[in-house]
Amino acid sequence: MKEPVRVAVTGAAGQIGYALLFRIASGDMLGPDQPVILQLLEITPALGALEGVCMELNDCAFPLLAGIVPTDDPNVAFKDADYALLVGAMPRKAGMERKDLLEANGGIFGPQGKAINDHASRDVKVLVVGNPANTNALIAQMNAPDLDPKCFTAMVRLDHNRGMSQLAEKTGTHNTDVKNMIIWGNHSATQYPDLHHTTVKGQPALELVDMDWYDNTYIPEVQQRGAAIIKARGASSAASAASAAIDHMRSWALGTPEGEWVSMGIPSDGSYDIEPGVIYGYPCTCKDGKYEIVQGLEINDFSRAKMDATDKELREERSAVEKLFA
Ligand SMILES: NC(=O)C1=CN([C@@H]2O[C@H](COP(=O)(O)OP(=O)(O)OC[C@H]3O[C@@H](n4cnc5c(N)ncnc54)[C@H](O)[C@@H]3O)[C@@H](O)[C@H]2O)C=CC1
Ligand SMILES: O=C([O-])CC(=O)C(=O)O
Repeated sequence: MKEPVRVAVTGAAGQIGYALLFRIASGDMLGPDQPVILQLLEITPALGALEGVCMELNDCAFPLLAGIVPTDDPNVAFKDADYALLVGAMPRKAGMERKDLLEANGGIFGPQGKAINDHASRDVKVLVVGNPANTNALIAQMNAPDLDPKCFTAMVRLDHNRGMSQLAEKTGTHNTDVKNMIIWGNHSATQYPDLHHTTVKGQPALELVDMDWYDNTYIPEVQQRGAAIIKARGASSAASAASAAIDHMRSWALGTPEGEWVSMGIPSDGSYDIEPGVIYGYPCTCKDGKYEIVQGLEINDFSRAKMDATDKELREERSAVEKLFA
């Protein structure tokens, strides 16, 4: 058996937390041979509810769960953390865009970034889920000057999974037949679900569907899926978000299959002429606990315009929160 690793999760008593913790503790995220210590952060008024969640975690008698640390102190939650899933933040309601949450949620991520900077493992893997995820990840990263910016990522994997599933449904295949889709940019309505490099059973996806469906049905439906869930469920997606967080971390920690990539929101290094520094969804391969941007993909005018629009939105969001940078 390996030594336990420390996994910090914020918002641990929330909707996503309830769908997430049990899967981390059962080994879905880091594998069946990796014990975990869960370090769970909540705001003080939610500590009672968190205690109930901890009781249930214990009641599962998970073989891989090596300890639980519930706390309302970020310095405790992030102490020696190898992984940090920043979920704790307000969800949006019907009629809101995710960036409308910046005012309510942005302030959470500066202090948490600083606590990660001061207390976490030097190669901690941080995933920001709380919305607006990309810009919150940027706030956390800018408050962690001692850490490599590459430690900080944002979740676009839910969009990636939605895109695979909707393409599989349209083509009468299974989502495992769909390879190499891309979510470029922001986890918002400007995200660009790109099928130009995607295959279905080895065939180019765009040879199987027409451009009118792709441009006018598929892209908006993937972009608006979060809002559709809120409308149907009366609350934002939780189990699918938790599942995507598991997928993101598992790919990062355990690697992507040869020849396949996943979408991750990561600090732009200027690749594909995107503004350096913003946290932008890119196609990534992962190996040995590190991710790399897939380089050299051909970008046509259709894609360029959509990649630039979501870049522009991220630059605007960055300008709105610069006061929160350390
Ligand atoms: N990136 C993505 O794909 C997705 C992101 N989300 C976002 O995830 C976030 C959480 O969603 P839910 O779990 O449904 O919300 P929720 O309201 O059920 O849970 C949020 C939890 O965070 C806690 N919290 C608030 N401030 C905190 C802080 N400073 N430190 C620690 N905990 C704190 C709250 O007490 C609450 O228990 C929302 O911002 C939502 O919009 C949701 C779905 C997908
Ligand atoms: O739409 C929301 O507000 C929740 C979310 O991020 C998603 O489901 O993609």
